[in-house]
Amino acid sequence: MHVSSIVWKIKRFFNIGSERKLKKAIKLINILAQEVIRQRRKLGFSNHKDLLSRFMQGDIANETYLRDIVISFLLAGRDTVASASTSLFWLLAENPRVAERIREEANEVLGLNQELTSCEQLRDLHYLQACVYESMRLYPPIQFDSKFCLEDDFLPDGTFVKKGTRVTYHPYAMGRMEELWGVDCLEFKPERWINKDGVFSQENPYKYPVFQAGVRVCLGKEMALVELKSMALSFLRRFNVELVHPSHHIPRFSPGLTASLRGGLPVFVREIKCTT
Ligand code: HEM
Repeated sequence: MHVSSIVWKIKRFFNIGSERKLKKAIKLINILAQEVIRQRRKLGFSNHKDLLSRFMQGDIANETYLRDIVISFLLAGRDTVASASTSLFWLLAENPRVAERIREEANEVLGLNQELTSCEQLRDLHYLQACVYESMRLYPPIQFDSKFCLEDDFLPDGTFVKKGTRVTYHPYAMGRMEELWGVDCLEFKPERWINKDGVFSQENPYKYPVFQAGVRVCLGKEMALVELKSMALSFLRRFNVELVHPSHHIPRFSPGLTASLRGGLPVFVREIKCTT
């Protein structure tokens, strides 16, 4: 047994150090989740179409189940989308030409100054989709992720993996590999996702494992894409985003369970004056 796995067990047994802190933090998160459920019950959920209300209609009484649903969605769905949108807005502020192209495409597909009215319309915004994918290629919200091998196994390339071995895949590093993405791999180029017919072209998820791949692929992928695209679109059509700090200041991408930009992303938001 590895020494670190003995240490945390001792700490947990005596309720000291990092294990004591962890216990307190879990308690706090549970209180937060229970409060979310309490509020939803108070406001009523039968006519609501949000995720929690839907789960409540299935099993309202099971408190632990509902609490775990809230925590899963908070962890899996909130910080990831926040991280992806921060990176996207940073790249758009750095590349105003790209932001302008998103606006042009929206005017072509939706009509000048026409609002987005359906999810189907989002599917026709190929350049916008390309921007979101390209941004997460360079700045994946989950930069790396580990799995532990249950049984002796072989990777597809023949590499032997012994039972218990930790195997880590690294979307951040993979998104910057020249042999995968070419010599311009470090550049933000949404065009690389657009085929000759002007249509967004999907990559193999094993080349782009930003949402994982295979049976454990992210369950919220489509929801995340809808959130990111609709939010970016409605915002960009009304506002310009400019960085508070000069463009040579590259924000520090700070790793964690979910990546974030150290110190946030201070921006100026200016309303676009309508000329028509
Ligand atoms: C840009 C946003 C997102 C990214 C980059 C992302 C990425 C990922 C990744 C890499 C995994 C695999 C984790 C692992 O196997 O250890 C995952 C799993 C998951 N994600 Fe997402 N995610 C995003 C948004 C969301 C949203 C919005 C939801 C739901 C509201 C969600 C729900 C889930 C769930 C439930 C799993 C577990 C799936 C399973 O283990 O079978 N995710 N996500």
